Amino acid sequence: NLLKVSELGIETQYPQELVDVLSRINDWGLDTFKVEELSDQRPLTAITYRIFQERDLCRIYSIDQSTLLKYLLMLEDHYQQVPYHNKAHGADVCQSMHVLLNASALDGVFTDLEVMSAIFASAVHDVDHPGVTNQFLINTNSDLAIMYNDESVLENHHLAVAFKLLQSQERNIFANLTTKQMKTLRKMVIDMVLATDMSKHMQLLADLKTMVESKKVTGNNIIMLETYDDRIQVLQNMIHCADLSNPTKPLDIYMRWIDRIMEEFWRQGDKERDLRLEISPMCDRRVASVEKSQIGFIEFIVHPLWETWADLVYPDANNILETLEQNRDWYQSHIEPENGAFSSGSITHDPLPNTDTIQAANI
Ligand SMILES: COc1ccc(C2=NN(C3CCN(C(=O)CN4C(=O)CC(C)(C)CC4=O)CC3)C(=O)[C@@H]3CC=CC[C@H]23)cc1OC
Ligand SMILES: [Mg+2]
Ligand SMILES: [Zn+2]
Repeated sequence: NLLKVSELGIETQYPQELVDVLSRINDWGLDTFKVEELSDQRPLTAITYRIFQERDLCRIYSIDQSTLLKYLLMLEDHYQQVPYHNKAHGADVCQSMHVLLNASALDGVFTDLEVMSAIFASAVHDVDHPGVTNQFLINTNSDLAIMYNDESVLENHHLAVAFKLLQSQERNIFANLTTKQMKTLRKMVIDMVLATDMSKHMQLLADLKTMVESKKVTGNNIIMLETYDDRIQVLQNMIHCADLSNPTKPLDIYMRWIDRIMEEFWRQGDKERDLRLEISPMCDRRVASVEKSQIGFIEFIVHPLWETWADLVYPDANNILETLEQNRDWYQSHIEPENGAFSSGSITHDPLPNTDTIQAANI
């Protein structure tokens, strides 16, 4: 149905359904999996192209639509077919960032160039991810770890691939930016993608808490960010929040991300077992407790970050925080009993064992 190609950017047998799903581009909880299915496995191109249209970025930066499509399709093809860190995750983080940028507490705060940088950084932030962690790459003396001297190995690689793909004139979406604009965009994109390295999490959160304590707002509650350091710190926390947004999405969508990340972790654990390496946390499929891992992930990492973000942009992220807490409570109340034997007395039984109880006991 060629009519839709120009509007959607990609060919699809389901143009109307895809247009309908993408009409939720500004909503938290857009179904990235549905876009993946309806876009003929092109979620990153479909979503990012739609966001560029929504924000009029092609007009603002004189980006030729066919150049944008060529870059996005090439970028999407450079995401590896791994269970979680694939093109669907890239699309999801990009769309989540797009929604976070629309917080009314940030109204008019960021320049077009900062917005362009944030959308681009999110779309590229995990490109060519091999489906294993930095620690694994370091422990196995991988070429990537040697290349980047064990420092933010994956994140440096994602950036190098993303900018390399821009080097061909037919894919250079930033061809019409001034030299100064390109310099600034490149610095901000590097700073944002490097901030998605989980080893930076504690420092990023500490700095965000300090900013919240000393928050300066205008008359109508809009955050004031005077220095580059303040501005980039907020953008870094935004991409980090978007990267850690799975537990804040509707439960059915959240569960599908869990299935993907656990399969990716378990495959790494399988490799570690074969290599006689210590199996990383949550990576041993033989002793997994998915519910406990999610509760720990939310308690230690996701909730502290989102609680602080929600303070900064109060009350714009209240619904997101609410969903996160509902999802956490759901997992708290659905902790699977230890595999096999019942732990004595710790499980309350319905008068007649229902099917869950029977399954849980592996009867
Ligand atoms: C949907 O569920 C998940 C989605 C993404 C991730 C990622 N995890 N990590 C690391 C986060 C820190 N980490 C931990 O082990 C932290 N942690 C827990 O998560 C639970 C625990 C084992 C009980 C205690 C604990 O210390 C290692 C994994 C990444 O680096 C990935 C890449 C970038 C962002 C997040 C992503 C995890 C998910 O569920 C666990
Ligand atoms: Mg990453
Ligand atoms: Zn990511």
